[in-house]
Amino acid sequence: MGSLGSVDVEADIAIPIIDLGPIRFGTPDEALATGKQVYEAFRDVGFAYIRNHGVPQEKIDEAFKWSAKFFELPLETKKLAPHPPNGWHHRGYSSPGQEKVSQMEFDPDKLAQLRTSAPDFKESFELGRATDTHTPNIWPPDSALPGFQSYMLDFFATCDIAKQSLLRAIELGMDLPQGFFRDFHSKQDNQLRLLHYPSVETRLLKDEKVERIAAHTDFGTMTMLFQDDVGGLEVEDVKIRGKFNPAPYIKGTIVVNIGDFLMRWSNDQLKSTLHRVRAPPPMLGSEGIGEYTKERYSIPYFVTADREKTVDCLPGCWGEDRPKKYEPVCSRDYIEMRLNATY
Ligand SMILES: O=C(O)CCC(=O)C(=O)O
Ligand SMILES: [Fe+2]
Repeated sequence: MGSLGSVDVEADIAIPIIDLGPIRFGTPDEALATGKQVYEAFRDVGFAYIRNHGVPQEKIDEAFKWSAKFFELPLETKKLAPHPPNGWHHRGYSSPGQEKVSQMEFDPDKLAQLRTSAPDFKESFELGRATDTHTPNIWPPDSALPGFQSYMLDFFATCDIAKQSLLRAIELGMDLPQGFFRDFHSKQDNQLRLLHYPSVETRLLKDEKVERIAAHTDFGTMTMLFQDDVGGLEVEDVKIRGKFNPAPYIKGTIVVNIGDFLMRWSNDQLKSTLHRVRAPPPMLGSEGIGEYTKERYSIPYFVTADREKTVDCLPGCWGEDRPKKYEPVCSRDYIEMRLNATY
């Protein structure tokens, strides 16, 4: 972060880069110091770049390869795994324009209007744990892409293990008892999403005729985002509302951000920050008419509290001088209310 008295605003709002190694392998003191850094990043920015997150690079590379293979399938084949019309059953394939991400907009007429005026130009595939019977997975036939299903479930499980170190870091940073968050996140009710933003005429992105993903906050506890090196992810400046700063790919890191559920759970102590995907910065994309922006792939893993759990304000986040701002809420009710607004 910027030094005292610095006029370098950019440096003050930058997303911190934090090495999670001490949480996984360090002494208790080292782990505590890292926990504090993670907590401060999520309190002040809502976003952090995390190194030594525990998901091996080879596994990430392979997940991107499978994602590319899936999206290369003919549209008719991808449509054999159709996302249901209801937003809450968030599984399977959504073709470009089917999902429209918005920020806290629930009015059906307004949502329909948004969907047609500036569609999200992306396609996605969502999956969860194999044992989920409430929102079962929707796969293409295995013969269409043999090995896809088993690899994705394996990657899902790897991310689930990695999430524990991040939750542990937040616990430490907030002086919560060891295992506090683990006990709310034991069912693997998380969601893994493959995202593909096709190549698009740069001018359409710049003129906001199409969006890649509109400005939004995530819904759950936190998101672990794997992104390729194309660029385009932008995060709202914590000091200047409406100004978005690029969050480019940094080798060896993942981007982690807090979601609305944890923001609410923490009585707004942790921040769920607006972000979006636009055209990459000019040196990577092209500017002229008829020029195309490179396609982009990303893989967010949405860490979500166990569905049946109801959460009340986190210990340490309320008191006489800081009343609870929110009623207790059930994880499933909250997440499904948010998902229903996106389809
Ligand atoms: O593609 C990205 O990098 C961002 C995706 C995202 O924000 C989301 O799916 O919630
Ligand atoms: Fe997001």
